[in-house]
Amino acid sequence: MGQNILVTGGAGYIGSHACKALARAGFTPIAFDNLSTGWAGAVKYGPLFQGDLTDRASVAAALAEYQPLAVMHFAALSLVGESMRDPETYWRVNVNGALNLISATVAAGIRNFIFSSTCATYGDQDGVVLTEATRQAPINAYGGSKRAIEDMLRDFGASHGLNHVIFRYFNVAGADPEGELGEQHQPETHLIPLMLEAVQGKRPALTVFGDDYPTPDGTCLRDYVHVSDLVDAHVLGLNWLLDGRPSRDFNLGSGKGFSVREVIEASRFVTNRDVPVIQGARRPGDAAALVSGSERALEELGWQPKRSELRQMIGDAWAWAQKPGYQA
Ligand SMILES: O=c1ccn([C@@H]2O[C@H](COP(=O)(O)OP(=O)(O)O[C@H]3O[C@H](CO)[C@H](O)[C@H](O)[C@H]3O)[C@@H](O)[C@H]2O)c(=O)[nH]1
Repeated sequence: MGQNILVTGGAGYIGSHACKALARAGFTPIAFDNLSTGWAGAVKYGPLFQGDLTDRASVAAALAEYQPLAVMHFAALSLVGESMRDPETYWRVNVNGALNLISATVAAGIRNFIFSSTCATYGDQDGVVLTEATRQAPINAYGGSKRAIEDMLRDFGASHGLNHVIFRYFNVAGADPEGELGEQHQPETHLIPLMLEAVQGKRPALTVFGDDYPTPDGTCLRDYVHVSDLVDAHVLGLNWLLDGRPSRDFNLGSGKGFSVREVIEASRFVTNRDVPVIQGARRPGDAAALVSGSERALEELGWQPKRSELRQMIGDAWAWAQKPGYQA
């Protein structure tokens, strides 16, 4: 067994893929999860510690039991629309949870921390390519809560020597190429899985949120990155910290923006089936365009995305969508 890494949200979509990548790299992932949105069946590569980040005692117990070399923090509420309807819960759960985790990590003498942040911290920047130098100006409570945690990490880094890597994700998509893991949310809100459910007839249609954005076809532009490529970057980030390199922030995206309509077109190509579509109103909190400049991760971490072509991502998601999924 390799050295332990605590993975909060290890039963969730991205966290479970991270556990697989860590195990493959020789570490032992300890999935810390309250199973509120995650699935016990997604924990396949190390133990599950069922605990809640808002309960500091359960966090401290997990750290004491497993004495991890590093913490990877994925667990969070992560829906833009929900965060606009209920900002209090987003601030309470995401920020209090992170404060408990970061403070308990420092108290346990652990010095390496990897944080899952988001392009939503940049807000709506009028179509510019977003790099790590772009000013952060979130337009929704989800992005605001994540930016607050970034600030928290910088303060704990300066005062307590907590070395950290912050990854700002763009739109994570796809599924484990070996079919062991995939995206499964209850309820589902993300574009690609919803679209594939509509293709399968599991829902009547996909609603396109808004067609009057200042983009070429009027629908929102997003930068989609494959979940397996994303978690590969986390292993590189972990090794970056273990090699003693300084705290750093990195965008993780493909650098290409696709409109909602382009995603639908790609799905028609991949599945060879039609997508029933209804045109709807804008969803509150959505930025018109979020496209990454991810050169820093490519150059400094040596990150090499392998599956982040749109059709590849939809193809992997489509293979997963046709499997039974995790059982509750
Ligand atoms: O039924 C739907 C669902 C989504 N969309 C559109 O599809 C695009 C992608 O939407 P998702 O809900 O799949 O993803 P988001 O861009 O809202 O969210 C992603 O990026 C966010 C940052 O902006 C957060 O990081 C979040 O966790 C992550 O899933 C958006 O333009 C959205 O308006 C639709 O048109 N119809």
